[in-house]
Amino acid sequence: MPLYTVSHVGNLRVCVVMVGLPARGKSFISHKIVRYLSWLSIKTRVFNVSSYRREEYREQPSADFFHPDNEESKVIRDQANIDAIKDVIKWMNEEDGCVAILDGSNVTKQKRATVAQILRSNRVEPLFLESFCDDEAIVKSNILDINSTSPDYSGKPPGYALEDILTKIKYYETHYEPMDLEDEKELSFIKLINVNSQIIINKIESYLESRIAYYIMNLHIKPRYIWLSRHGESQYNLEGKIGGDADLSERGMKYARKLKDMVEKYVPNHDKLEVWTSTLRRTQQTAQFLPNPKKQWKALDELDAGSCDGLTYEEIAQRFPEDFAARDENKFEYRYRGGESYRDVIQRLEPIIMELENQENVLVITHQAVLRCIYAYFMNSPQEKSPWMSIPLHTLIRLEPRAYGTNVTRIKANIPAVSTYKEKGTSKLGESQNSAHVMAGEVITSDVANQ
Ligand SMILES: O=P(O)(O)OC[C@H]1O[C@@](CO)(OP(=O)(O)O)[C@@H](O)[C@@H]1O
Repeated sequence: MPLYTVSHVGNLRVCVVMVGLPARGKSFISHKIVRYLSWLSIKTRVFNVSSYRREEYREQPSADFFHPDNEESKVIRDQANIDAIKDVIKWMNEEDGCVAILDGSNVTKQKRATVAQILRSNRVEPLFLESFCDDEAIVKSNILDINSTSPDYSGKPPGYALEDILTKIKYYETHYEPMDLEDEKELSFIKLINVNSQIIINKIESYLESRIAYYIMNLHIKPRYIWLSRHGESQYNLEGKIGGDADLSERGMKYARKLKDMVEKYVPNHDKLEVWTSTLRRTQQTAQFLPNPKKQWKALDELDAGSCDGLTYEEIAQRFPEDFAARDENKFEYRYRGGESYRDVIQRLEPIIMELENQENVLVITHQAVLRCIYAYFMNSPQEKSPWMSIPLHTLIRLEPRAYGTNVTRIKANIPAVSTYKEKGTSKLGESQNSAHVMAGEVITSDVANQ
């Protein structure tokens, strides 16, 4: 069953129309919204206006292309906006798209009125989202990000974009009209001032629009890490049983002690770290040696295996062969009898994601399925793959959200544990981790996922 049923979003189709000068983080915000709504199974897509302009005008335009008196380029730029909107409507009509993000600048009232009129006449609700920013430090750091990620500057040396974008900003400023509570009071809009130091919200009406507004309000761009860990190996893990509320095994307890040392060694400002656990014993026992403030969340409890709780995968395959096969076939959608599916877990994790977006220094100690869902959000992983991701025991994971992706570092504690990973098509579990020999120190691996 889809997470957001008709009663939630109805036939509502929303186009989030970005507004703002260059280097105001509009593309960053656009991609974050897509990631969040897609994770919640709402069909969402970005339509980047400058990529339409790029099709027409293949050459890398100099800043003069954006000069307010350049009539020829104005035609190209206006047409790019119209072409992008046409594609938004086509995508919604033909592919049942639900939320589109029009990632352009839409800096004049006139342009916004035209966009609103076209969208409404096609039964699409416009939601304007302005990023207003006059904090030079933020603008400069955005320019550096653009320099390294925008196709307009690919192949150019670092620093090249600075002068070019500053000129472009100067041209745009000549006709920029920030969103106005008087003249534009009929429009639904969210206005972010210097990221989210002040937020103005006007005429947000539908459930979907309010979810987007609430999410945007929780975003921040301060550099930070998010720390994740499964609980230490449990007695049930040792026996290959799923679910339950077992205590830690001896090795699990060793990990709990070691986790304290690892936090001291690897977490900057670890004295300010907040530790979140589920309400189950194995996560709380794993957190017990950490001196930090702790919060228990029911939402972090493991996926409820219903009538299979306490069984091994082999027992499930024997007693409920059809269910066992159905879960392998579609692990994301499969809901245990009297229990949950991965889709259900994502729904209850939404408040956790909101909080994590808002926080700066948190360690989440939780379970295999729950961690896969949280990890999938930050790594932008496709739904069908996320329930099969490997999240081994006795490993501290560091996520570093960046403007256009998330860096991941895994620090293995070097304490042996069983594997709880079951491949598709078998009821056997994988090989134990680190069982052959114990290595001298922690093992660190890094990875990066792009939006
Ligand atoms: O979705 P799958 O791959 O079955 O993984 C979820 C399972 O992981 C387990 C371990 O097998 O998590 P946990 O370590 O938190 O106990 C089970 O309790 C849970 O049902």
